[in-house]
Amino acid sequence: MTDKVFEKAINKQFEFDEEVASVFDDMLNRSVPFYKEMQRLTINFGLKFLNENDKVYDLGCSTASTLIELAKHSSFPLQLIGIDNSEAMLARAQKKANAFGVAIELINEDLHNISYEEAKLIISNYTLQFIRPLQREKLVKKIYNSLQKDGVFIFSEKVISQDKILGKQSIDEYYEFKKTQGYSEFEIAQKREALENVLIPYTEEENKKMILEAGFSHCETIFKWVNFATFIAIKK
Ligand SMILES: C[S@@+](CC[C@H](N)C(=O)[O-])C[C@H]1O[C@@H](n2cnc3c(N)ncnc32)[C@H](O)[C@@H]1O
Ligand SMILES: O=C(O)C(=O)C[C@]1(C(=O)O)C=C[C@@H](O)C=C1
Repeated sequence: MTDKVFEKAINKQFEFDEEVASVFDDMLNRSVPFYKEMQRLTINFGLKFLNENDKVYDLGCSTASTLIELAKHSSFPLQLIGIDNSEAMLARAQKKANAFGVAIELINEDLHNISYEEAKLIISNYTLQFIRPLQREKLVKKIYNSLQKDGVFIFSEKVISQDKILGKQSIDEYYEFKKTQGYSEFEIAQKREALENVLIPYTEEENKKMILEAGFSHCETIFKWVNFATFIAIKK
């Protein structure tokens, strides 16, 4: 379904509710530049580290499209676990997983409340940005602790620039991208307002600092388009 959520006047903060979930795959494809390429890289790099029956978590899995694609591209079975606290998202995730015949354990819970079991790969694309900063650092520490030795954390985030002028230019460039995807200036302005204080982006450097402070030995940007970046962090 086409995303028309912000065509009408909205006076509330952005939420992953039924309305957003119903158009979410379209929203993501049209709102995150190179979303499919970022997903392809997440899966391909993830697979390089994985062996048969390894445990993989997707934190903020939404409609489970990444875990489904991962299963489709893996030549061996994996233990796939998707976590999200939006019931509307998980209902769609379950339907899609059934349709593709992919076994995924879907857990409706806040990411902070999970007792994570030891995993080889943890994915979290465009989700940490929705976690309050102090909680975010704690969650990343928890992610680090739950990874096995040589485990990998792949995550993507909307990022801001350290430079004020470049930051403004980057946001302008991103809104130009949104226009090419068919969003009107009104929709763009409404969503920007709804995301204010809900989506809190860090700079690329702040993300890497948070990761290294959690204990990871290495963190690298593997993909970046203006204000959207994908990182790989390795636990040694
Ligand atoms: C932008 S979406 C993630 C997109 C998804 N990773 C993908 O690539 O298709 C963010 C997701 O995180 C979930 N989320 C946000 N905060 C959460 C929290 N504290 N606990 C669990 N899920 C959360 C939302 O419900 C939403 O589905
Ligand atoms: O549309 C925007 O402004 C965005 O920041 C895109 C973004 C994201 O980066 O997570 C924001 C909310 C939706 O979950 C989908 C995409």
